[in-house]
Amino acid sequence: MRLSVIGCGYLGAVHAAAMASIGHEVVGIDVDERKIEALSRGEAPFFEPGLPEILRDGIASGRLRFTTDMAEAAGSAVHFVGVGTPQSKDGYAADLTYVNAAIDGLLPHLSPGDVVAGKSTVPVGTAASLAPRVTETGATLVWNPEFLREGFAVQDTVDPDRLVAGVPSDASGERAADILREVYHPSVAKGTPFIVTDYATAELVKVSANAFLATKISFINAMAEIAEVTGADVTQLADAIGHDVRIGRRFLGAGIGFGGGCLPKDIRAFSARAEELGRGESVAFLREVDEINLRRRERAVQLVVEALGGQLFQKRIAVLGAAFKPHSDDIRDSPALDVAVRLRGLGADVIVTDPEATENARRVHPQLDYTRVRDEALQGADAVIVVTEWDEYRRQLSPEHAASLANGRIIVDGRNCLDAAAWRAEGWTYFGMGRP
Ligand SMILES: NC(=O)C1=CN([C@@H]2O[C@H](COP(=O)(O)OP(=O)(O)OC[C@H]3O[C@@H](n4cnc5c(N)ncnc54)[C@H](O)[C@@H]3O)[C@@H](O)[C@H]2O)C=CC1
Ligand SMILES: O=C(O)[C@H]1O[C@H](OP(=O)(O)OP(=O)(O)OC[C@H]2O[C@@H](n3ccc(=O)[nH]c3=O)[C@H](O)[C@@H]2O)[C@H](O)[C@@H](O)[C@@H]1O
Repeated sequence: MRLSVIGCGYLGAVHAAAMASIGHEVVGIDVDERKIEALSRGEAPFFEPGLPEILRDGIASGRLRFTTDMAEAAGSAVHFVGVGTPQSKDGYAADLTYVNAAIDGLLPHLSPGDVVAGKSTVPVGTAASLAPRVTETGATLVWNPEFLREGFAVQDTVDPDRLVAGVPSDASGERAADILREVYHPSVAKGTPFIVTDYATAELVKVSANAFLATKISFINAMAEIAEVTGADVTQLADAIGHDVRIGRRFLGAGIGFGGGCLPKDIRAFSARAEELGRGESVAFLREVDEINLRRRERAVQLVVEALGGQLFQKRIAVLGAAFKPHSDDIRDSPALDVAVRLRGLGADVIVTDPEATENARRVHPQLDYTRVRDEALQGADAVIVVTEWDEYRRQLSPEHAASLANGRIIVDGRNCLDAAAWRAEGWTYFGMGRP
């Protein structure tokens, strides 16, 4: 099938290449010329495992191309819209400027029978407000939210846990759902749940999934706060409650909390939308979820300050990690960088290392020092803090090796990802998050 993908960022570039990899003929469209040039050369404009391979294959097969010209969307049966919906500059609500611009840009190139499939994460009610403009052209608008995780984006796109399509309640909706089933044929054939629903439910499925994940993380971080004043160990606690299949161990990783381009802005946008709908109190807990999350960043900073005797002036601190999570170069609302910036603000000499994210980080926080080389960061450090649990820090860094480079023996484990006993055995003073 011929498809267009409008917006070629973390979501759209992967979606375009993944759709080509399952046999579709795809054109990816973006307003960012540099991104389009890179993608057209088969180069991923960001780090995402598996993406370079499917990009190169797609381009070589002739099934995948990229352009800045929206007119090239004409002739596609389905137009996916995956542009950004960031937090507004002046509040918590989602900024829908890019979605509106993408839809407006697409309208002149639509033909009757086309399907426009929104993939961006939007406030409930957005699809219903956009639909009349799309319907006027004879095309049908559906909302097909995306659940991929960065770092596993290719796998999650090709083989998702479920597919959701919010469609209009008339015959055009049924037809559009059938077309989407055809697009996602390999997953549908394999029995992946394909849930057809109305617009509002589809939009809410997406934001409530992210709200649930954020709540789960803040729940365990709240337990970490209690553990800190009682001497309990939140990691053991998570293991123990996680054995209950109704709870489950995943997303009970206590530490410096969640960040990234989605969870933080999505819970805030959800709160803002609920308030507009007069139901702010229904999701008031999300404010708490946000606050608990932000407190954990400060807690990590406090641990470093205490460990170094109350002041950071002229202290060299190795910050291991900059990305908001491993397997990604994404630094949007990264807790790791937030911690680094706060430490610098307290007068420390901060050196940040990350295998993939230092370039992005330098662009946004030029006041920090960076190196891709882990051991350079460790050299002469008075304290070390792990803030992104890359294997390079979690598995491949031995306490002996770190001791041979660092000046001090203080390790703060902002992700509770290290073997505390092993570090202590080597003479390090180990601080976890919510661990004695
Ligand atoms: N990054 C992720 O893991 C996921 C993101 N989402 C949602 O997908 C949406 C996109 O997110 P990301 O890909 O992370 O953002 P991004 O910022 O990486 O990409 C957005 C892209 O849209 C382009 N764009 C903006 N206006 C345009 C226009 N008028 N026409 C064509 N292109 C335009 C930008 O140049 C940019 O390349 C957001 O709503 C996000 O919440 C949903 C699930 C996963
Ligand atoms: O809407 C989105 O964009 C996506 O947001 C998240 O995906 P992602 O942001 O890629 O990353 P996650 O793996 O969810 O991690 C988010 C943050 O939570 C943190 N986290 C995760 C798990 C955990 O136990 N503890 C914890 O602090 C991570 O370090 C990271 O900072 C969701 O997991 C995806 O399903 C969703 O599609």
